[in-house]
Amino acid sequence: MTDATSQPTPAPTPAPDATLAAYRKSIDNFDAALIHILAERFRITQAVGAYKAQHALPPADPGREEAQIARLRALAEDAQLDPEFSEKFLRFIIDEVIRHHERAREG
Ligand SMILES: O=C(O)C(=O)C[C@]1(C(=O)O)C=C[C@@H](O)C=C1
Repeated sequence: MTDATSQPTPAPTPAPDATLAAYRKSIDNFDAALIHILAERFRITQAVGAYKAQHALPPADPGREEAQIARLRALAEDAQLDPEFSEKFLRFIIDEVIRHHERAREG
């Protein structure tokens, strides 16, 4: 029963699930590794952006991107990872890098 003064019943706390907790621990480790790997990639592309700005090179190189995407799609297929997803993921990262390069060029 509810009335004007009663609080909504809180959702029951699920029983601790050791199996799910172990999977999640592993996921957390992978996510941490992914962040470190991405940070390292962006550290390198920051240097590339500075180099390109210094040498008046264009921020984007579509030919290089095409080769990267073809390579990554093949790697994804080999690893049984969705190549469409892999391409979108790389595209997302490269687009961000190009934005950084453009900012570096503007000074
Ligand atoms: O290789 C370059 O020229 C880069 O600037 C790096 C990078 C990348 O993030 O991999 C980014 C932009 C280019 O269009 C191609 C590749």
